[in-house]
Amino acid sequence: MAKTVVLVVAAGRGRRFGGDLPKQYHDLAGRMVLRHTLAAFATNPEIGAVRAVIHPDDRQLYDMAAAGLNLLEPVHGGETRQDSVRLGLDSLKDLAPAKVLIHDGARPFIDHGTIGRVIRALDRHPGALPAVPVADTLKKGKDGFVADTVDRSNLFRAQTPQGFRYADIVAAHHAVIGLELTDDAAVAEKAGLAVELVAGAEDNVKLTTAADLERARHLFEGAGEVRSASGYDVHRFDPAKKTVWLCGIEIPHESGLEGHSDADVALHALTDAVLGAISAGDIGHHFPPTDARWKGAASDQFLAHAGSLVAAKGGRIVNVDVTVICERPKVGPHRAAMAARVADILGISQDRVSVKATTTEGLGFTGRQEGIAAQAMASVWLPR
Ligand SMILES: Nc1ccn([C@@H]2O[C@H](COP(=O)(O)OP(=O)(O)OP(=O)(O)O)[C@@H](O)[C@H]2O)c(=O)n1
Ligand SMILES: C[C@](O)(CO)[C@H](O)COP(=O)(O)O
Repeated sequence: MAKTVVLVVAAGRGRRFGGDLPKQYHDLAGRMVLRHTLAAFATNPEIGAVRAVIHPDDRQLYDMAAAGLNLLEPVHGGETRQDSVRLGLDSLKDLAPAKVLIHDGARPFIDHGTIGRVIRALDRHPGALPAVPVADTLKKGKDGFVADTVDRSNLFRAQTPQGFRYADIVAAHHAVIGLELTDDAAVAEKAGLAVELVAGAEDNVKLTTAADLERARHLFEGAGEVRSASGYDVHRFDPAKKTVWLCGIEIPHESGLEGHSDADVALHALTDAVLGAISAGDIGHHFPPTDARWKGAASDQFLAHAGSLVAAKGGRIVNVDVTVICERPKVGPHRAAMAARVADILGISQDRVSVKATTTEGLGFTGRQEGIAAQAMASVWLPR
């Protein structure tokens, strides 16, 4: 028997949210909404397994959201949330967990404290519901006027994950097919199961409308900080080579650049800037020139690695800026392709990438065309 298993329901179409892309696949601070949700459970030591319930049309999106996380194979949901939960519960029959938590994929701010409170309440009762007391005064309206004031003592806003003993909630869901209920605690109520109220969290909001996502973005930004760093690199010309690599683009030239790797001076400077912003050493530390694996290596993998270290910290790249310093080759004709390539390597939009070039008016080693220098800046958002 597995320990607590989590069902994350994510098969909804987000009609109140609007647009073609379901809300759980929208970007929230550099990751899909659903990724935040799944990662919160997949990294919780009290959880034995996590299964998502998805829409059949969303398989590719789901694979992106779930990449690298240790999850059970997803199953398909149904027309309503209630159908999706029931189908998800049925799919856990062979696992037969003692406890199951049912959570909305569209609640990405779920915290370990709430998860723990729900799991522990299930040792006392067959059901547990995280909820927050209603703080506003509640009114009944009629024809645009206040008709009555509702007593708010004993009123709560229901959140998820809602927890249940597995066998109880499966039976309860099958008993209410045909009734329309908006949460699983309501299903449990119909079956006469006792559902304990435990403290939820104000931040554990469900993204229902597009405005909710905007607020969620502010919540995330406020819970982190932006760090910036610079990088600098120089490579000398090697007349035996006939192309120069700059920002992952191969440019024909009378000389190439000397180096252990492909000598992409611009990507090296940028890699150092990204590593600097997360205090993760420098490119030589991660890819030593003494290591034969990097001989002639394409430098895009160095930058991609730096980007993956940012992602592993739960961070995201805000923007990057690269300046190439040389007389020739002329960078202008290649600038757009270089920026597009950098955006692609880092997985960020092109409006977050700037590529510039300058000469040193014939002065110094770049002016004498002995080599190319590059400097870069990177700003990275990191959660606190
Ligand atoms: N047929 C459905 C409907 C909803 N859900 C999931 O249930 C959660 C809460 O539902 P809700 O916020 O209502 O999501 P949507 O159904 O997508 O939104 P809407 O009602 O606006 O269409 C969401 O994570 C949603 O993906 C589901 O798995 N299957
Ligand atoms: C399950 C739920 O999130 C608890 O608040 C809510 O009931 C879902 O309801 P919706 O009507 O589908 O938004």
